[in-house]
Formats: sequence, C-alpha cells, structure tokens
Amino acid sequence: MTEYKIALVGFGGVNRALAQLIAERNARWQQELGFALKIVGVTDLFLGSVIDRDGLDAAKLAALPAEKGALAQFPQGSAEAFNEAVIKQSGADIIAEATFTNPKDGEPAATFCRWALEAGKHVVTTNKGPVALHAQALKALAKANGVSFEYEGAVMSGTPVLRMARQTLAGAGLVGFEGILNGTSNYVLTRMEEGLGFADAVAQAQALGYAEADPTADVEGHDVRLKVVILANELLGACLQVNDVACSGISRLDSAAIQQAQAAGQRWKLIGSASREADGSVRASVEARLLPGNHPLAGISGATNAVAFDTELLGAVTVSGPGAGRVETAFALLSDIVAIHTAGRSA
Ligand SMILES: NC(=O)C1=CN([C@@H]2O[C@H](COP(=O)(O)OP(=O)(O)OC[C@H]3O[C@@H](n4cnc5c(N)ncnc54)[C@H](O)[C@@H]3O)[C@@H](O)[C@H]2O)C=CC1
Ligand SMILES: N[C@@H](CC=O)C(=O)O
Repeated sequence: MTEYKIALVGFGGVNRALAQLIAERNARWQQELGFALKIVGVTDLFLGSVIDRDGLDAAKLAALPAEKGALAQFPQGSAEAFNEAVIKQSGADIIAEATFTNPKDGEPAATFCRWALEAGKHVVTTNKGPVALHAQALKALAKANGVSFEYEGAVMSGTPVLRMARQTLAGAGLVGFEGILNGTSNYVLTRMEEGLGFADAVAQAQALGYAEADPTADVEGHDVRLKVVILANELLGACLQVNDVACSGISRLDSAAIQQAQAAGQRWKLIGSASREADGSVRASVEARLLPGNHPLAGISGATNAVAFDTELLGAVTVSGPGAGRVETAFALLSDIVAIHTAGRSA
C-alpha cells in the first residue's frame, strides 16, 4: 500500500477541509485510489506550526479551534509558523499549499512552492498567485527536480477544468473561452436578484468560505483576471501577464439595476473571456455583462461556475460545477494527488 506523507501550508478553510476528508476517507481511498495520506506537518501564520513524522491525528487537526497559536496544543507544536521547516524538514512527499492568494506578486506562496520543489517534494496548490504569475518557472523547477507542480483547484475549485481541457480537448482546436469564474461574485449577484443588499450578500459568501481573504478581489474582478491568465496561458498557449487583461467587476451594479434586468428576462454576470485573434495573439477581459435569458451562462446561479470552451471541431463545450467552497476545493487537492499517484505508477 502506498502512503504519501503530506504537509499542509496554510490551514484555513481548504486545508482544514482536506484534513477532515483524510480523517473520514483514508481507508476508502486506500481501497479506491490505491494510496493513503499521512499528515506530517501543518503550518499557518495565525495558528502556528507542528511537525510529527509519525503522523498527526487528522480528526484532531480538523477540529482545532480557530484561535491564535492553537497548533501549540500539539506535542511538538508551536505558536509560531515555521513554514520553511515544515516544508523542508517534515519528511513530506507532498506539500499542499493553500495560503492567501496574492494577486500582485504571488508571494510568499511562490517561495513556499519553490522551497518544496527544490527539496524534491511534489506541490499541490489552490493558490492562484503562484500559478498565474510564476507557472512557467515553477513547472520548470518541478521538472528539473523530478516532481510535480499541480494546481487544478486554482480555477473553478474542485470542478475539473484544467486537466479536463488539457487532456480531453487536445486536438479539438481550442480558440477561446468565456466563463463565470468566481463563486463569490456570482453568489452575490444571485442573492441581490433575490433582494439582499450587496454588503450582506458579500458577508454571506465570506461565511460560506467562498470569498478571498479580501473580498475586493472577488467583486472587482481581480480573482477572475488571475483565472483568465491561467486558462489562457495553459490552454491557448498565450503568454499573458495579469496587466494585459482589462478588468472591471460588479461593485458598480446596484440592486435596482440587477432586479430591473431580471424583470426584463436578463441577468448580470461577471464574465472572464479570452480568444485567439487572426494574428495569433490572445485578447482577454473581465467585465460584468448583461446576458439575455437564453444565453448558456445566464442560468448559472449561486457559487456555481461554468466555462464554455470554443473549439473548431466541437463548437462550444461547457463545463459547470462548484466554483468555490472548502470541501469542493479540498477535493481539487485530492485530484492533484491522484494525478501524481497515477503519473508515478506509469513512470
Ligand atoms: N475557498 C475557496 O473556495 C477557494 C480558495 N482558493 C484559494 O485557496 C487558498 C486557500 O483558501 P482558503 O482556505 O479558503 O483561505 P483561508 O483564508 O481560509 O485560509 C488561508 C490560510 O492561510 C494562512 N496564511 C496566510 N498567509 C500565510 C503565510 N505567509 N504563512 C502561513 N500561513 C499563511 C492564513 O492564516 C489562513 O489560515 C487561497 O489562495 C484561495 O484563493 C481557490 C479556490 C477556491
Ligand atoms: N474566492 C474565489 C474562490 C475560488 O477561487 C471565488 O469566490 O471563486
């Protein structure tokens, strides 16, 4: 039986949900997936850090109170976040990186990924910063060290989009995409259609674990901009930088405008899109658009996301599913580990 030792960097909603899944499902994964996971380290800016090479109790971790320095409760635990030690010295085979997304330079998460890859550890991450801003360098580093850098959860949470498109649309002639790529803003728009105010709707999205640490990133389109860059660079072979993508959000839309549109059979949606131009370049944007009721993306409500891929051979291929959520995103980390396991077996 294969057992992967895993260290969790950032222990907020997503990695805590992964610990809960490990506590509940490890035996089942052994049977169904051919591997089990053992948590050997956890580190978090707020909670502190702990290393135990023999394995930490996943259920106890998942139930940890959200109090400053709480990881000091574990034998060998500390109220200080020794990120570098947990990444390099916990004996982990895999680092699950789920700290805050920094849309400006991807740090310090990009450094955490670098440390792990240089130390010969696989990285699975849901953090959009390192992927949108440093994917090429991190992928090269992974290759040089014979390990994997996986990030399925960076776009549309646990809904399989990146790997699905890369593997199953290869050869279909992908020329563009448009999608609802942020769970929080779509949830906010839906709740505002139902009569809730903007601030209350954002607060609900935060409580449900959908929003970024600073939800401005969700409602002003910055989060979607990172996802558009990831999709365009990965699937359309573009070399977009974040500032190449024109970006506006939903905060200028008031309840009256949203409900008026709805009464007219239309819906406001935050749309991220990219397309290949005749000269081979790729143009991309993020903006609120008023969609007619019969548009394929108009019926997507709540934290659900959808992306329609425009292909030469199949026309539009649309994938829809959860775009945010703690357990949903923890599943994305699991799917990355499955990919690592499968690649290791076929090597
Ligand atoms: N929650 C969701 O639905 C989704 C989240 N993501 C991304 O996954 C990542 C994690 O998301 P959540 O768990 O929801 O966020 P969260 O805000 O609940 O947790 C992040 C944790 O990282 C810790 N942290 C921040 N900076 C750190 C540092 N320098 N060193 C150590 N720990 C640090 C914080 O203390 C916090 O506990 C974020 O980058 C987010 O953008 C991606 C897809 C969906
Ligand atoms: N805050 C993001 C989380 C996933 O990337 C969202 O709401 O979509």
